Amino acid sequence: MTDKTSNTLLDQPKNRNSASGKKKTGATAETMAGKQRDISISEFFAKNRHLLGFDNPKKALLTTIKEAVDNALDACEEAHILPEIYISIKQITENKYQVVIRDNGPGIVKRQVPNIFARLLYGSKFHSLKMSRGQQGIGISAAGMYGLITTGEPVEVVSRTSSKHHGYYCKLKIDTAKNRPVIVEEGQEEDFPHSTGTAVTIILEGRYNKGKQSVDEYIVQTAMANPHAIITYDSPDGEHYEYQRQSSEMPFIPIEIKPHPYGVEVGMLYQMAQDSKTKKLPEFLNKEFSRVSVNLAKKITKDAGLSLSLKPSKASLPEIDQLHKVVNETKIMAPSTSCIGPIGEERLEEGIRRVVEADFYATCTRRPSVYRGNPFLVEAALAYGFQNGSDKENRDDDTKQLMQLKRIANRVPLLYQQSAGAIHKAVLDINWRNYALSQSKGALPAGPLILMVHVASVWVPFTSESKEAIAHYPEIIKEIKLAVQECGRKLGVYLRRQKKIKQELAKRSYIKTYLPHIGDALKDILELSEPQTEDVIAKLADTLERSRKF
Ligand SMILES: Nc1ncnc2c1ncn2[C@@H]1O[C@H](COP(=O)(O)OP(=O)(O)OP(=O)(O)O)[C@@H](O)[C@H]1O
Repeated sequence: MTDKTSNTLLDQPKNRNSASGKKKTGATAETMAGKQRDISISEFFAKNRHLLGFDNPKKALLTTIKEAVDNALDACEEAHILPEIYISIKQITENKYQVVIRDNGPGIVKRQVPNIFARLLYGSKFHSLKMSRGQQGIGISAAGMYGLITTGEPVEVVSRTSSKHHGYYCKLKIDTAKNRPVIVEEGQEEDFPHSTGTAVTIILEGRYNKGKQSVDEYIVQTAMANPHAIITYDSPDGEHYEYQRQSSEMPFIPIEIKPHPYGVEVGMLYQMAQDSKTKKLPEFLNKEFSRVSVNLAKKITKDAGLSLSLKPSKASLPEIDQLHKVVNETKIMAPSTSCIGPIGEERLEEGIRRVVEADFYATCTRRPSVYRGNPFLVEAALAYGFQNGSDKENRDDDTKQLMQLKRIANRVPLLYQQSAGAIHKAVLDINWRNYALSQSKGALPAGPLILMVHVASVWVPFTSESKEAIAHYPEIIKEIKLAVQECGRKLGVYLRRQKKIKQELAKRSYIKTYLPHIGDALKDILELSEPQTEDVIAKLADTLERSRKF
């Protein structure tokens, strides 16, 4: 033992409770204050990457593709351009992949490119009450940050905003401590294949698998929910997939709206009133919310026992509380449909036909409804009885397979946390035996059946930032059930009819089998000749055939 060590060891108890009686002091508010500082959002998410869907290499690969494809589709929709999306994934080493996503959208102006791809919480959608795939302004920059952390490689972006100019090219890194972009390299790109658009390349640690929660599955479901898009995909195993556009009609373009007053919480209403530049309460209600006419705004104010000339920013919390109560008791028109873009029943069927050839299809698009002031609507599409691929092999034993549930939110497939979300809950709450399907308790129904449920909203209430499952709002669950039940009823009618047909065909074939024996018996009893017997049998067969109902 060296002197130094022994000293240290001897020193320790002294320090803890020394002879001089000096105790080692804990932290004080002052010393703690020295350590208290802002945490940059990027530092926070770099440590908590699982919150954004980067928990493991497989999921990280999917999340990266998803963020870029969602942005590409959003940008095309906003610019009223029919999307052409190209996706490529290449394996570089065992767990290192390069992904490229290119679109023919409007492109991004040069000065915004660094902030969009290398700064978290920077985007155009957070403050707008309009249906879009992205909402938080985190997605693509988080994917770039994940790539940088796991491989050290910067994000590469090409953006072209006009056919008159070449594209702008840059390589970017995020400075996580400051949540600010750093341009590593920039220049001109002369080979961009569209007149406008964006291409992003990210190199990241990932893992590529096929199956339920794979990139391939996400792309199939994206094609299903976006029949207006051309999607081309080169997978790491050398496969080339092309989903051709089903219809060249632009999908419904959602417009931005003001919040609907139903369900806006008291605190939020109070804050809005405090911040409002309007002069009187009725004007506040009329100008800052949708579906509140001037007369209705006056009525609400009066019913709340408040003065029509009360300035919103001067209203007290109890006054706003009263106003809030009356708002929720008053019948207010449902929000306008213009803010939410349903896929629509016809397109839903086209979308599902794009990926599965089935015997029967049913669709339902519900009217918009509201949760917590946010308009939303639910659609469902169902395909029964597959004709293609491995599904055909299972066809005779329908009980073997459970329903395949495809969950879509604002046209984006959700692949993780199925059982945690509102869609799964609503589907389980339905008694599928009513629709001629078998179902075990607490399980999805059995059968060669795909059910796609689309929830569209100006703000989808996800259970987490990684946007994997929709929260259990009773209003949303109710609407999902109504849409699915509508499809279920149509399926029930079809299946019962099919069952009847099957039964009748079975009976007929049974009778047909016995016709020669009946002939023999008739020949004996009635002493018929051979031609007479044949004649009677032919007549019987003909009557049987003509009496067919199906
Ligand atoms: N391919 C693209 N073409 C045009 N604009 C884009 C493209 N990708 C991203 N943007 C712009 O960059 C912004 C930030 O994108 P980002 O993915 O970080 O967040 P978001 O899509 O707004 O929300 P979320 O975090 O929910 O995905 C978008 O709001 C959009 O304005």
